[in-house]
Amino acid sequence: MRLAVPNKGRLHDPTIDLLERAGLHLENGAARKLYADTVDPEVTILFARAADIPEYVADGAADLGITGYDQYREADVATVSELLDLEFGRCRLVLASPEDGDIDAVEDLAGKTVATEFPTVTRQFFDERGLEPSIVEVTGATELTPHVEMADAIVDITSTGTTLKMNRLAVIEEVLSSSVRLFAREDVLEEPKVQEIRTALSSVLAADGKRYLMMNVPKNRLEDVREVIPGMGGPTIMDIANGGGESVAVHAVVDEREVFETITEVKNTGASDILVTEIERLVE
Ligand SMILES: Nc1ncnc2c1ncn2[C@@H]1O[C@H](COP(=O)(O)OP(=O)(O)OP(=O)(O)O)[C@@H](O)[C@H]1O
Ligand SMILES: O=P(O)(O)OC[C@H]1O[C@H](OP(=O)(O)OP(=O)(O)O)[C@H](O)[C@@H]1O
Ligand SMILES: [Mg+2]
Repeated sequence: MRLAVPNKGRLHDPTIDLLERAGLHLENGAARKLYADTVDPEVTILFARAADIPEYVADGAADLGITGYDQYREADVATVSELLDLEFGRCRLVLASPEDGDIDAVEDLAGKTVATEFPTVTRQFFDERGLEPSIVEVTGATELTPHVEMADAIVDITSTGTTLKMNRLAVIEEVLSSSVRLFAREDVLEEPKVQEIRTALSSVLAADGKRYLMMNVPKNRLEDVREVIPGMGGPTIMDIANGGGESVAVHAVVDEREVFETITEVKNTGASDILVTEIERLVE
């Protein structure tokens, strides 16, 4: 199995970090190398440009890919499907025009020019509105084009909005909303290894924001403790060796935001020796 991941840019580091946390450690990789082995002899990592990854997967150069949903939509590859939302690299593709200009609505772009790195998505967007502005394809610094009379508006990525603001551009409408996802070619979807990779990545996401709580609880207070522990499928209760039979150990997965309150509550119900730990992965 070959998994294509971004070779540079803002998606590279978080992607590698996620693979590591999922236990798919990279081996024999070096800077500027095109591929790396992993601890799993059946899985090789291929480094490619974020924009090329859907095409690599469609062509069979790779079987799986990790890249932005925006790139997937732009590549328009019918044989590749989405397996999992990896919940980072969140951004929006927006239609924007100069703040002080006379283009304020999608309809104002009839007969005008739109510059973008995403011509396919842009054309689809205007098709749905029954409009056919000319589309100028650029490969970066799209925000500049309305100020040098290259275009009347742009379709570009935004997240914090800083770049648009700096260039005195205002959003007219959202074209699509994106995040980084795991993709695979349809003919490998049923392969056990593909499902294994999906499960490993999803277990990291499931553990995010969760904490593991451990405590000792007198047996006669168990019901009270059980009532104040929120979350996932209730606590695990275990006998303590040499515990004299008076107390039991209670383990539970709790949302990070609920830890503070939960500790106060279980303490009030008689729990002691409370431990809170991080969770690396949570396979459901
Ligand atoms: N400002 C942003 N905030 C969040 N995600 C973003 C942002 N800009 C881009 N992305 C996401 O990252 C993807 C790749 O963008 P990035 O800028 O890292 O690579 P690139 O510009 O294509 O790389 P290259 O250096 O190879 O040209 C985008 O397709 C999008 O999904
Ligand atoms: O809303 P903001 O937070 O300002 O982000 C938007 C900017 O981020 C991306 O550029 P990037 O930083 O990736 O630079 P690039 O043009 O070199 O790809 C995108 O092309 C925008 O220009
Ligand atoms: Mg970029």
